[in-house]
Amino acid sequence: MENQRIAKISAHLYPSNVQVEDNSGLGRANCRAKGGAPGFKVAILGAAGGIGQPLAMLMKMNPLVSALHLYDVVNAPGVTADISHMDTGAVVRGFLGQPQLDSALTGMDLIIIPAGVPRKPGMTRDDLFNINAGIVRTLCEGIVKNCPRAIVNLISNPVNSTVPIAAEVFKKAGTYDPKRLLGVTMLDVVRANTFVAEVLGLDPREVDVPVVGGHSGVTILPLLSQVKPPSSFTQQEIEYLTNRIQNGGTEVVEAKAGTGSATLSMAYAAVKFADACLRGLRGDAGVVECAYVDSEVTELPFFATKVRLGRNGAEEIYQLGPLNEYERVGLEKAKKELAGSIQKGISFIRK
Ligand SMILES: NC(=O)c1ccc[n+]([C@@H]2O[C@H](COP(=O)([O-])OP(=O)(O)OC[C@H]3O[C@@H](n4cnc5c(N)ncnc54)[C@H](O)[C@@H]3O)[C@@H](O)[C@H]2O)c1
Ligand SMILES: O=C(O)C[C@H](O)C(=O)O
Repeated sequence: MENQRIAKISAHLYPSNVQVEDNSGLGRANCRAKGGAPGFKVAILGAAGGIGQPLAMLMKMNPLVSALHLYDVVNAPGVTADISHMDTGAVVRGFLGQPQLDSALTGMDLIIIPAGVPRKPGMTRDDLFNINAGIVRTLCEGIVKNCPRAIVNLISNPVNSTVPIAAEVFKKAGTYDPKRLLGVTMLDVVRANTFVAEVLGLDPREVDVPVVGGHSGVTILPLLSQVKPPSSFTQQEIEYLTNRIQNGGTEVVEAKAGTGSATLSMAYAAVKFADACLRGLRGDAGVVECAYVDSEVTELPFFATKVRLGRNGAEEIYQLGPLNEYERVGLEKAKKELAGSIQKGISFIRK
């Protein structure tokens, strides 16, 4: 019944099917555009959401993208119609609801997933597990079926657990390639660059702060001893910065007072990361960003560090480098919390 309703709505609203006719009788089907321009095919799952919409807009502006598929369980036709009018190269198509998931995913090179519920004040990211775990599982089952070789950028929280969930779905299906599954921790790096630049009186574009561990509270571990350009900080600055970077998400959740979490800065960070993945896929040398990946850097099966992005995804995972005492203590705390979150994700699929 629900599927019939969605099919009926999408038959009317799905922009690729909309025949924008006027008296001339010229419909879109008769236009000379054939599509197929060079570039990568990218799908956004959760494209009508707070992150999804600005992310879709920014990806439509990315010259590396030739096809942009926008999938959501609500409002995909409207967002697609709107974004498709931008005079940039990517051809945009919209997909609404589960019956159209397969078509949304077929032939894609990169899948970006911001689908799922966001936090409200007083919640932890782990409080989102019960709803978002099932959403991520369903979407990953679609990836297994339709584009098992695609690079996956996973944004849905709690990232520390949703990445292990995705890995388990892929393992179960026999399609798991650890290099192609990347948890997006770029917003932590973006925040760290911004806050550190503010303290040092620099332009944030000149600052590079490695942020390792995971994406929640104490698992977000900025390595201020490795900041570029090389900088020294007082203990007071270190504590202020570490605390602000670890709680950046909560700062936004509280400021938004119940209407959601970071969306605009997240869309910016997601595009920065997706662009790096696409440059890697293109074969550019030296593309390095932080991401939460299958890793042997610590004893944990997943960990965020700098990775080199190439034609196959995260082709090289960098070690942590020298840590100072403050960071070593932070690392132990991060690992303790991460271990539980990873196990929770794995058990969700294996149970
Ligand atoms: N990794 C990060 O750094 C980071 C940063 C910010 C937010 N997030 C997370 O991203 C997620 C999305 O945040 P938001 O603010 O965009 O939320 P939102 O509620 O505004 O949007 C989520 C979208 O997902 C869609 N959706 C729900 N179930 C779906 C399904 N089964 N298939 C496809 N789409 C589905 C909804 O319809 C909605 O449009 C949240 O889990 C949030 O915690 C992560
Ligand atoms: O804090 C949140 O819930 C959203 C996101 O993970 C963030 O860091 O902004």
